[in-house]
Amino acid sequence: MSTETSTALRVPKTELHIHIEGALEPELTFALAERNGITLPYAGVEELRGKYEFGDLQSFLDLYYTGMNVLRSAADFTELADGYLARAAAQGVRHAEIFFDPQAHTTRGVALETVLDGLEASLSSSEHRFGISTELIACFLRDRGSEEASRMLDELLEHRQRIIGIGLDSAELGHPPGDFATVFSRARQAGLRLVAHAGEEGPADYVWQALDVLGVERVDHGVRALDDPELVSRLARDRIPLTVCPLSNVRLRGVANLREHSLPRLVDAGVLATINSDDPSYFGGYVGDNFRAIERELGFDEAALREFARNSVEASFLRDSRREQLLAEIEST
Ligand SMILES: Nc1ncnc2[nH]cnc12
Ligand SMILES: [Zn+2]
Repeated sequence: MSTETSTALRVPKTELHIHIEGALEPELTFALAERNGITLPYAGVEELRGKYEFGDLQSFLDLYYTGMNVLRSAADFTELADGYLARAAAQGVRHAEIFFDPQAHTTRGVALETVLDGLEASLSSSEHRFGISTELIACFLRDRGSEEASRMLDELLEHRQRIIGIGLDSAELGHPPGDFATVFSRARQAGLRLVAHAGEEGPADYVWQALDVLGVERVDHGVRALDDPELVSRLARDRIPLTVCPLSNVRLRGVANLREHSLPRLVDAGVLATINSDDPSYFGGYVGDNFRAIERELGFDEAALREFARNSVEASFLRDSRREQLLAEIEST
């Protein structure tokens, strides 16, 4: 193993773009299906894994929403989060701001409280057990529209102290951020932090809307911003972070292969880019694997990997003392 490779795995990481439902590994899918009396249409783990070939975002989402149907009880969510934390810890993660999709559960009869109770049962002791501090960000499913998002926000506000912010995800094309202006404005008034997926498959204009209509503090993905030089200048000037997910972009065919990824051009333009896993079980790797992939395929060296790790601390919603602690750890690793 080269020194660079070990840095990719060892450098202390802050992960800002991870969907907990996307950390559902096929082994756990089968275990939970058995526990919950659900028959899966696959002979076994390998057959399910073999389905993880995607043509675009929607083909992934179809499998992602079907897969999470095995999550029923609070204990299921606890096991899901425990599995993520164990694998993330092995790849150097020290802080994670974790997305979950409340509507993907409530619309199939699993209560928001069950989801939150289950996740919290794991996350509340993650710093002690895994050395990973965590926060939760609830994402609205943009393809289900703003009225349902607004009702979900009402429900989330009953649990205001259990989440740090809100996000926007799911099928992007045809569902511009601007549709969610009122929901995001209400969330801001409640003191929630704001992020949104934009510019993953959708155009640069969706990134502008995320910034200027929703007022987000970070843009999730945002790689299509490169189509618009003025937007790139704005992101760089205002140090608006992008949570880039390299392996995800390749697996969802946003880019033909990693060597053609826009990450080096974004970095050269001065954009605050961070490296993340998105849906690690589905896209062939956790965040350390993403670090390793950009090192190998894009030639980012050890200093650049450390810079990405520092960028994520800067882009996080961490309190100052933990921020300083993580920055010191990055320097001394
Ligand atoms: N990459 C992604 N884009 C949009 N919505 C998602 N939900 C889970 N992963 C997603
Ligand atoms: Zn995502």
